[in-house]
Amino acid sequence: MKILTAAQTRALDQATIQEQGITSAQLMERAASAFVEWLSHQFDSNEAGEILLLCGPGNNGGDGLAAARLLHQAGYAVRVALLPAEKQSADWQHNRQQLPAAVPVAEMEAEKLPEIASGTLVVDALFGTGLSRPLEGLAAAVVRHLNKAQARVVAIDLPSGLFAEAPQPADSAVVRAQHTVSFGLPKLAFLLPQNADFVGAWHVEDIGLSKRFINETATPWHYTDAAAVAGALPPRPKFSHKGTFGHALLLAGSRGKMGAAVLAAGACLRGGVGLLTAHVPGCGYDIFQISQPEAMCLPDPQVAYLSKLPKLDAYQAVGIGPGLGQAEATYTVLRKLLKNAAKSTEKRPTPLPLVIDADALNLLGSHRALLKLLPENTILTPHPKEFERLTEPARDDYHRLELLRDFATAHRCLVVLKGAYTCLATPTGELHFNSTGNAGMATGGSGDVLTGVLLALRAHAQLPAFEAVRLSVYAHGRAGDLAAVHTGQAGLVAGDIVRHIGPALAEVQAQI
Ligand SMILES: NC(=O)C1=CN([C@@H]2O[C@H](COP(=O)(O)OP(=O)(O)OC[C@H]3O[C@@H](n4cnc5c(N)ncnc54)[C@H](O)[C@@H]3O)[C@@H](O)[C@H]2O)[C@H](O)CC1
Ligand SMILES: [K+]
Repeated sequence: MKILTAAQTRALDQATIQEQGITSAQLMERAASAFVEWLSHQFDSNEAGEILLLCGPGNNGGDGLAAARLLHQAGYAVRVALLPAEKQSADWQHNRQQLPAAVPVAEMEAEKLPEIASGTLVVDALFGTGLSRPLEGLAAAVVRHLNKAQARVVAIDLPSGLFAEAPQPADSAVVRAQHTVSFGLPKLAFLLPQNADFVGAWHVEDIGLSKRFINETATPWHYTDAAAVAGALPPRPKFSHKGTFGHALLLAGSRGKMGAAVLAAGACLRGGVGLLTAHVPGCGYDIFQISQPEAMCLPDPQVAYLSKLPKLDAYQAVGIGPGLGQAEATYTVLRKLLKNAAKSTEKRPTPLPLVIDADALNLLGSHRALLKLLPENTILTPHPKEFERLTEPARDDYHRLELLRDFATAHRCLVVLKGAYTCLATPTGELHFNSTGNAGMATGGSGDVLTGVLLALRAHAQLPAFEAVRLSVYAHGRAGDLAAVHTGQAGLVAGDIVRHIGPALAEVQAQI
């Protein structure tokens, strides 16, 4: 699913109006109906009590006025508070006229802000995508007044005061909503941790916006939902054998961190790899062989950490990092791996696919000269702290996205920035936000599991690099969601994610 800017969203509205031969008021009616439909599923008229709709002067306020009428007609008790302005939009005026006289309407004033008792259901329709500057004066006072009341707040389209795709000055007045109900496509602002307290849970309602316009509009931002990965994993042919799905090599583990190697290996096996060999330090040999009988194991001559790079000829993908430690000898292994993977051979004309995680990323961060050696389409899977070690501290979440995009394009690699809505940056500068996963996955070993899935799908001959990464990230999150059904979020451990990778991939395969 694409994510568009506020300006593109306005153009999308216009394209929809022209293409479908409807008026802008009719499009607003669709938006308001979709909103009211959502609200009435969430709260019946008893639960809702008297609903307060705060309406601004533009089309967001127009949505609010139309919603007030529809809610009143559906039997809800409503009252409207208007934000005074020099002029109102045409569709606002239309919906103001349509509002039944039985609905109480008041104009807000600085000295007379609406009373908002604790628990009141408030619909925030002050500003949406038309916001041109941070709120000030009366509008800011209303927002701060609302945020102080212990109200249940549902925002229409965007929490008022929040820009759809730009950072907010630190002390701006922005509505803190429990829910945000938007139309057609999600907004970039919804996906960033710094906005979580403003946006609350977000929902996107279909209002029949022009599919043609969306298809034709270019954007760097995408949202990976089930439809985006449907059919991405080819079915396993009847006459396949273990060679069909690739032989992967995992370089992982050090004394005290063998669990990371075991988890990554388990995930790689559940990810459908044909064969897996793990190269582990001497101390991890027994641990690994006993915990992963399906994998082969090469012990390193060093007991506590990795010091040697095995020959790479037999492998279709290599993963390095989980539990690795940062010994000097291990740094040498990483450097050699990058150099050898980049060399083309007769059997392999393109670089050997690599997945770089955890301590291998930290080694890259502390030896940045290595970044120049990254073969094209290498996958890096940093969390924000690891990413900072590769680049620089980000001013905010928006700046971090810029750094991410610049890094992926400069080094021609695929960077998976882990977090809620894990963001995959491609060498061409696209950003793909993942939709699956839950807070239970914020637990030790979860990243090692992702590395294992990535390794399996990168070794798969039929999956291009981008598809393999997008699908891995999606399936890893989905496996966490399936696991949490049984364990709850608090009880979720990384091994539970491993056990649900198979079902998550099967689900993707079943969707066409
Ligand atoms: N497809 C859709 O998404 C649809 C969206 N709809 C709704 O329309 C709004 C966008 O409406 P627009 O009129 O463009 O903007 P706003 O209502 O957000 O506000 C514009 C209004 O406010 C003034 N203004 C801007 N910034 C400030 C400020 N800081 N202080 C004071 N005043 C400000 C500006 O000058 C305008 O007068 C979208 O979010 C949806 O809710 C449609 O209903 C159709 C479908
Ligand atoms: K709003």
